[in-house]
Formats: sequence, structure tokens, C-alpha cells
Amino acid sequence: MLDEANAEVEAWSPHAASERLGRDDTLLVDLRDPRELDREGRIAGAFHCPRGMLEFWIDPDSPYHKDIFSSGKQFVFFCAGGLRSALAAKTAQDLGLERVSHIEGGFSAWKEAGLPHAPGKPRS
Ligand SMILES: O=S(=O)([O-])[S-]
Repeated sequence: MLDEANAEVEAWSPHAASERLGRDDTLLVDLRDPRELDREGRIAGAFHCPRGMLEFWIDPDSPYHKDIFSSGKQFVFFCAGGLRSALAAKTAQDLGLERVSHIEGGFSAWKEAGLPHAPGKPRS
């Protein structure tokens, strides 16, 4: 399943994704759970789409459809480590999005590369 997704989906390095951050034609899509964002931090400017909502938000016939997914932008999915995002990007492609990629290594690789992010909240 993962092999199939990796064979069909473009994987971008964190740096390649960061170069596109903030451009009108590109949207970074954070698939992590809200608790992961709170704990680990987030990328300012990324759009949060919890993985469980992906199909509903992309499908134009869904009552939960989000117009942003009909915008024709380049969608760059990411999760914590690059596994969920590979599968999600494949699903997005299968649902008809044309410009889709994911960040290899996810938010962990983004942080390791020293790219800017808002820190998580310290645990009390
Ligand atoms: O799906 S994951 O790579 O964030 S564990």
C-alpha cells in the first residue's frame, strides 16, 4: 500500500516545500491531529486538514467539501514522518486533485532541516 503510494506520488524535500510556502499557487496541508500540532509545533501558513476529514473536504459532492480543495493549487501534504502524507496524497490524486505532492520525512524532517516553525506548547 505504502509502496504503491510512494511510486505514484511526488515526494518533495522539506526545503523544496519551504520555497513554495506562502505562494498563491501552493498550499501546504498539515494532516496531523490537533494534539500533535499542540505538542510538536506547526508551520505558519500551512492549512490544517486532520487526516480523518481529507476525503470529505476534497470531494466536491460531500456536504463537508472545502472550496480550497477546488482551487487548483499545488497541494503539498505533510504529517509527522511522511507515511500518512504519502497515503493521503495518493488518495487526493485518486479523488482528482491534479497537483499533489508530499513532504518526505514530514514535520520531523522539516524541523531537522532547521526550517521555520512555531514551537509546540510545553507539557505541564
Ligand atoms: O504517518 S507518520 O509518518 O506521521 S507516523
